[in-house]
Amino acid sequence: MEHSELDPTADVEDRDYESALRPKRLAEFEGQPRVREQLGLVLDAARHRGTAPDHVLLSGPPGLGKTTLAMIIAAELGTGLRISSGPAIQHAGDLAAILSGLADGDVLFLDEIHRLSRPAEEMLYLAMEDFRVDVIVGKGPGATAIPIELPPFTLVGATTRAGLLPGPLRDRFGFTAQLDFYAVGDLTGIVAASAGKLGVPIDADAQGEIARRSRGTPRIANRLLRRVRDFAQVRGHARVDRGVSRAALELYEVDERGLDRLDRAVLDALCRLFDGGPVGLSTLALSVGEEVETVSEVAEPFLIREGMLVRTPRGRVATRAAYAHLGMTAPSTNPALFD
Ligand SMILES: Nc1ncnc2c1ncn2[C@@H]1O[C@H](COP(=O)(O)OP(=O)(O)OP(=O)(O)O)[C@@H](O)[C@H]1O
Repeated sequence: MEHSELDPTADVEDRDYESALRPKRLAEFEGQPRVREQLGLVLDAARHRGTAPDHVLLSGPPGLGKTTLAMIIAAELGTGLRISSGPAIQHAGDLAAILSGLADGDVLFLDEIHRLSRPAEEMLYLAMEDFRVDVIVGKGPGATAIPIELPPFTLVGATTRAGLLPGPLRDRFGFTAQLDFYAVGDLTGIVAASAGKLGVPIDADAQGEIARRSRGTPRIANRLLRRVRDFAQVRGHARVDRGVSRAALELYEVDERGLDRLDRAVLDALCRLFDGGPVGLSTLALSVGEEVETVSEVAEPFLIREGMLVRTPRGRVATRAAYAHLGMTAPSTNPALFD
């Protein structure tokens, strides 16, 4: 699949920039006021008691700041941080090695924790609860479990969907934070802070222009800012104003609501070719020349979130907002259309 500027998952270029752009302390973390306040309390209480805080589960879509928060937790506590992920831990032994290397009070960040293997997951239960792992030595009837004591640590688990976690794992987290998509005002703040770090002179309304097109996602906001910076540099604009940001984003085919070419093609086919639907997913995908999965996993979730498309048992249906966005009049003859 062609890489889109609006893909919320990280690519290599993002990883290079992200460490530079990450807020380092909780006070610099924009948005998510509830999560910030609750987490701040958990950390303050732990600092007061002089103990490691409860294990923390962070859930939410890609690019909303889970890794950033894990790093902030370690920085706020002044402890070490170990980073790994569910898919990187193949065997329980891999996890045992990570756990036994932790120092007192360390934070262990496990990304995509829902993808841990079963044996690793079971080892984690014991580690989270009793700060112990049982390493099995030998095979068959002669096998023995050697207990290894672990120092107290805080596990920060991240998952895109908390619902995917088995109940017993979920229950072992003392604090769960659900990250939501960001409001435009918060994203504007993120763009401003990132522009400052990158040394890009930018006007306030250009920041807002980028924020509005970033699909509620800081990673996308930072990426669009870099594209706008490229544009300004190459075309010789010393300062990014509204006009420069608009021209750059137009070039990258990111429209005013954050839709890209594929999103618009899907809406266009749905509204123009199929009169608003309902139309089956495979027919819709065929008409825009894309794979079924690309349409259903890349374009549709955002269009649904924006209230432009609805999935029904009879197929995909457009909403009046979709027609309005395309600058078309919704047909009065289609009773299936959604408001
Ligand atoms: N609240 C925030 N304030 C400022 N910058 C943020 C915030 N949240 C995320 N960012 C920035 O967005 C980028 C992506 O964040 P991060 O890597 O933490 O996302 P993630 O949720 O861990 O994504 P993934 O699930 O794909 O790993 C980083 O550059 C980070 O600095």
